[in-house]
Formats: sequence, C-alpha cells, structure tokens
Amino acid sequence: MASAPSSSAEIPTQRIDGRAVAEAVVAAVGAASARLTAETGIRPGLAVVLVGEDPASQVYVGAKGKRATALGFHSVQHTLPASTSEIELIALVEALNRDPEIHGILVQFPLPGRLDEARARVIEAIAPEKDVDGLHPLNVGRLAAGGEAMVPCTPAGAMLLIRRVLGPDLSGREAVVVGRSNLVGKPIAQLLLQAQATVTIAHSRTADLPAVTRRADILVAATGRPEMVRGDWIKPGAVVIDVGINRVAAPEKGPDGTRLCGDVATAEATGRAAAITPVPGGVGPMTIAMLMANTVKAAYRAAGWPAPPLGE
Ligand SMILES: Nc1nc2c(c(=O)[nH]1)N[C@@H](CN(C=O)c1ccc(C(=O)N[C@@H](CCC(=O)O)C(=O)O)cc1)CN2
Repeated sequence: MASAPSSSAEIPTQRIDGRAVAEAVVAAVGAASARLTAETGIRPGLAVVLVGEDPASQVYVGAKGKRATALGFHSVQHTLPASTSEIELIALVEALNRDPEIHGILVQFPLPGRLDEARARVIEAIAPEKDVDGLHPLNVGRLAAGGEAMVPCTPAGAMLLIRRVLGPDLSGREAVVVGRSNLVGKPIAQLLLQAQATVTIAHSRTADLPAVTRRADILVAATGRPEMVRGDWIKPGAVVIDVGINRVAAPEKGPDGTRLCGDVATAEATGRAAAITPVPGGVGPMTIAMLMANTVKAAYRAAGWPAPPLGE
C-alpha cells in the first residue's frame, strides 16, 4: 500500500469522473436487462413515488423515469399531492407490493411536512425484495450482517468510485465518514468495513472534527453543509468522496444566480487530495445508475435467477 505523502507539497489531484463510471454501470444494466427479457419475457419494473412539488425531487424523479424507460424497463411514476395522508401513501405502496410487473419501489425523499415523520413506517411498508432504496430494516440488517442485501444507491455508487481508485481491498486504510444518515453515512460505513477499511463515523457532535478527518486515507463527506470540509481537514494524499449536493447563491452569475457545490471546499482540496469526486459529476450520477442496477437485480431474483454483478 502506498503511504500518503507527509509534506505540504502540491499533490496532483485526480478528478473522479462519476458520469463516466455511471455510464459504464448503465451499459452493464442494459445488457443484463436485455438478457432477462430475452430469456424469460420479464421486463424489470420500477415504480417511483413522488409526494408534493419539491423542485429538486421533481428533477431527480424525472431523471429516474427517463433512465428506466431508455433501458426498456416498465417504468411508472406516481405523483401525489402534498396533502396525501400516511394511510393513502402506504396503501399505494402496498398496491405496488402486490403488482407483479413492479420489481422495484422507491419513495422519493424528502417527504413534505408532517408526512416526513412517517418516513420509517412508509419504508417498512415496502416489500424488502422490492426495496431498491435499501432502506427497509431487513436490508439494513442484512447489510450490517454481511448478507445479500439491497444496498442504498448513493453509498453503493460511492463505493464503486472508491474501488476504481483504490481497488477492492481497503485493508490498512483508515476511512472517516462525516455524516450519520440512514441514506448515506451509516450504509457507506458498513460497505467500507466490508472492504476491510478501519472506519470512523464522525458527525456534528464529534470533538475536533478536523483532527479526525485528517486521519483519513478515505474521507467521505455527507454532511449536507456546503463546503464544510476545508482543505486543511484533509490528509495529503487522501481519496475524498464528496456526497453533498448543495445549491448556493452565486452572485457572480447575476442577482438570482446559483451554483451547485458539495460538502468539501474543492478548490482548497485540490493540490492536497490524491483524488476527489467533483460536484456536479461525481457521486450524484452514480445514484441513478445504481437504482437501475438494484431494479435489475430485484427482477432477476423475482425470476429465480441469481442477481448479476453490475459494475462491482
Ligand atoms: N428515496 C430517495 N430519495 C433521495 C435519494 C435517494 O437515493 N433515495 N437521493 C437524493 C436525491 N437523488 C436521488 O433521488 C439524486 C441526487 C443527485 C443526483 C445527481 O445526478 N446530481 C447531479 C447534479 C444534478 C443537478 O444539476 O441538480 C450531480 O451531482 O452531478 C441524482 C439523484 C435525495 N432523495
């Protein structure tokens, strides 16, 4: 294992191209899907449920449907008003559980207002074998126990990017995950552990966070706080995975101008990290690619076939 440089000399920083890796995953998904359909007549089916009118969620859900359709999936979108009750949402999920043409169900987050408090009950209503978000407690438990689980899309995609840079065996590497969400922080910590890394989960209450992140050979930032991780929080030579997608004001683009940025101050990290995922174009595109991969895997299992390896 190459040891990280200890001096403060400029390090050439590789930008990890998430769009290119996502395209490779989608190509493998397309081939696996075509094989299943040719031999069994089964088309992978994905249902995405959007509640309310959050503009970013509308974009993401639209992109998921477009990808699924382009891959020849049976793709359905259910758009419900923000006033939808927990009972109505769970009734829809249960109907999708019973639908044999649907292999994957995803309820887009965040849910609006009070409904967000019902998030855990909504997730638990999804049949575990159709839970392509990997958030049902059965999948969470299987992932923690090292069994065959549906893995949440963003962490699964981020791990693929890490493997592209460092290979599959992270023995001897120290990984620090900043953020402890069920969607990203906790599952990526499990995946890093499975790959033999030594893992710390840090968060807003961690004492001296910069000192903790400076230990990381692999630093995953999933804080939801724009550019929170500064350049001097990064160990020289580290691989930095920026999971944040934040829209911030960009007055240089005019009075209403905005831009996307991650949870890492990329300009400061450049010349210090060995590799970093850009925002946009890093982890984000992997999220939708891995959703397609999870849907095909679910369809294979429903057909009684073993799930194919897709980019892993
Ligand atoms: N049920 C879920 N809800 C949400 C998830 C999820 O995995 N499951 N993740 C996020 C949103 N998300 C997918 O749902 C998502 C976020 C970002 C991207 C992406 O490709 N981002 C681009 C930039 C896009 C832009 O211009 O805004 C990038 O980073 O290059 C895809 C999917 C929250 N909700």
